[in-house]
Amino acid sequence: MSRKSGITSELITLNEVDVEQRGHDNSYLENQIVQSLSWKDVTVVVPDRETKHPKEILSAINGEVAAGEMMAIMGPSGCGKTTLLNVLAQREASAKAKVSSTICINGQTPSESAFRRLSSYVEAGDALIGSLTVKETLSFAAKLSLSGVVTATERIRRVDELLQSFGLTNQASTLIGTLIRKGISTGQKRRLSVAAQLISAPKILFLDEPTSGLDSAASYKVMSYVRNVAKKNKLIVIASIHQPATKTFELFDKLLLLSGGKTCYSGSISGVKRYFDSIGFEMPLQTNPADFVLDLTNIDFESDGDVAQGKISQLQEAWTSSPEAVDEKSRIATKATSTSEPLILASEPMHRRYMTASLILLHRSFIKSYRDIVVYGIRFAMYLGLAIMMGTVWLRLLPIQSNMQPLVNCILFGSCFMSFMAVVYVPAFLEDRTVYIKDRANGLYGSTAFMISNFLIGLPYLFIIAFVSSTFVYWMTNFRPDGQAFLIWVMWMYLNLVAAESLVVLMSCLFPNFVGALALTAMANGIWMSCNGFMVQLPALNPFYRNVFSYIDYQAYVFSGLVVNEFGYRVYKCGEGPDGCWCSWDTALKDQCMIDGVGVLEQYGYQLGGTSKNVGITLGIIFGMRLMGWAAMQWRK
Ligand SMILES: Nc1ncnc2c1ncn2[C@@H]1O[C@H](COP(=O)(O)OP(=O)(O)OP(=O)(O)O)[C@@H](O)[C@H]1O
Repeated sequence: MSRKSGITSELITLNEVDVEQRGHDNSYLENQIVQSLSWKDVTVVVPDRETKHPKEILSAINGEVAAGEMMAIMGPSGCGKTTLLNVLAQREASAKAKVSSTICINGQTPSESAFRRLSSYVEAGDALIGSLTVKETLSFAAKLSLSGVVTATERIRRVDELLQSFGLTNQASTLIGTLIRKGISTGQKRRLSVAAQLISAPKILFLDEPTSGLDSAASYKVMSYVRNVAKKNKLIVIASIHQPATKTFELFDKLLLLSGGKTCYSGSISGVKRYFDSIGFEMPLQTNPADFVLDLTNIDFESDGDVAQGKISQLQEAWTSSPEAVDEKSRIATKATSTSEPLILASEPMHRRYMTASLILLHRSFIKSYRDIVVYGIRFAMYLGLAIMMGTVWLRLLPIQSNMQPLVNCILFGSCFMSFMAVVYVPAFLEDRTVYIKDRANGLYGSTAFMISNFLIGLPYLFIIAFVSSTFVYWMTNFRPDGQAFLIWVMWMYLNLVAAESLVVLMSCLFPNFVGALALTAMANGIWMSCNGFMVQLPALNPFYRNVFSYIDYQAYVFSGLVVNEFGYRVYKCGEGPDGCWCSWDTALKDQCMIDGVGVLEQYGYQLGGTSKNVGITLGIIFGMRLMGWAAMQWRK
């Protein structure tokens, strides 16, 4: 491969060069491209939540980090650490934020796609799939980000190298851990989250609160692994961090200290004491410098607000007029003017391979589906239990008129309650969604691939659930004893479950939190049940519900399909009255002391035929809900 001169051409062939020219002895992580990352005048203005007036939450922040350096962004809660990290990583800073900034790599302004390929962002909190092992997590990250870019052998090599670099080799086959199965420790999860983002060989790594929730020993361990990898491979690491212990603080090379959205210090860790001493805030010996600077800049608990605010203003002004700040500014400006050619990375469009990504996600979901019993195992057991309960409650009902109402009740209970119970899928879907949000932000795949794989993975499991539970209910209750009728029953139950799961997905996409999704799904089920045309017949139903809900009520089509399947092709014996035969339904077979099920259906407003049309409508509702779920995902970007 010919290697053109200049950074632009180096960027173009980033991954290929990594593999082909470095051979297999050196780390693929090694950064030979990015010498520095600098930013100038980062300012963020948001409409204030209460007054709606513009509010500056970051003001003219400057900074620079060189290859192999780690920078800590620190400051009291709410000072703007996450906002700054988001701006630097070229992510949305905050809702409706107006951002102005100049961010340069090697003094040049990179294109957005170049920046994304050169950098990676590890969010606060671990978005991992609990039922995968440590090695599988890295392997899937490798497949999703590198399929078609590097060879399978190279992907395996990268995974092994990362396991080793982050001290996870012994845990390679350990599960991460689910709600009911303990896995690796929180510190190990954090290391894995970082390692997973390094698989695509970024040269700049952003870490949001990498040590939150960890004790000081675990925090130190996480950050020292990160430091070793960063130093060895000359990576740039920028991390927002809360209250590190001295040992952890000293792992960093630079500190950017913020308070109230403004800089109070930006420079080397070793220069912290000297600087604050020089502006009259002397740091006592034997003090954790991190604690010292945080105490200095945190005024949340000060009794005299004006005095405290005065101190912060003094710190901010001292920094702005300090020789260090002036030097930093001119260094950044000089770098930016010495090289003005814009960086362009001829990257493949993001989310480019729907099918490849969907298949990889399908494989990942398949592993989760059989390992994590919360996904389908609990649902299978619950539906089975419910089916046996129904079969034993509605046990062996003979085709006589007194059993007709119980048969209808059984169909109603089965179609509505089975649908309702799909709510147990909410936690599993929300876990997948959290991982999706993280993966999408890092450009691994988009909502189309996610929704396709999520839809496909459920289909075989829901069929098994529908078939097994129907087998119990149908034959124990004694519905129409006919093989074809049984299969039609299974088909409707299957459509019911697929629709119910699609409803859960839609609600969880619209309101992606556990209680919100649960409440909405339950409420929607209540509406579907009430408007299914049986509780209140359609002509009598309040026009609002009839027009808005009844036509898109999949439970109505399922119920109608099931009652037609039972009553449309069966006759029932009438009972004994004082004058001999007594039929509670007046149908064409009355003189034979029988009730024709078709006659009953007609009186309820159901007709024979139209099965294909109803199946088509139900499929349309299913696809409609999936499409709306997909749109909600896109919309919530
Ligand atoms: N729309 C808004 N209206 C008012 N204030 C806002 C708005 N959006 C963000 N902020 C404020 O901007 C500040 C910066 O938020 P950010 O999350 O970046 O802080 P942080 O330092 O990361 O906080 P923490 O350490 O608690 O995570 C906060 O004080 C936040 O309340």
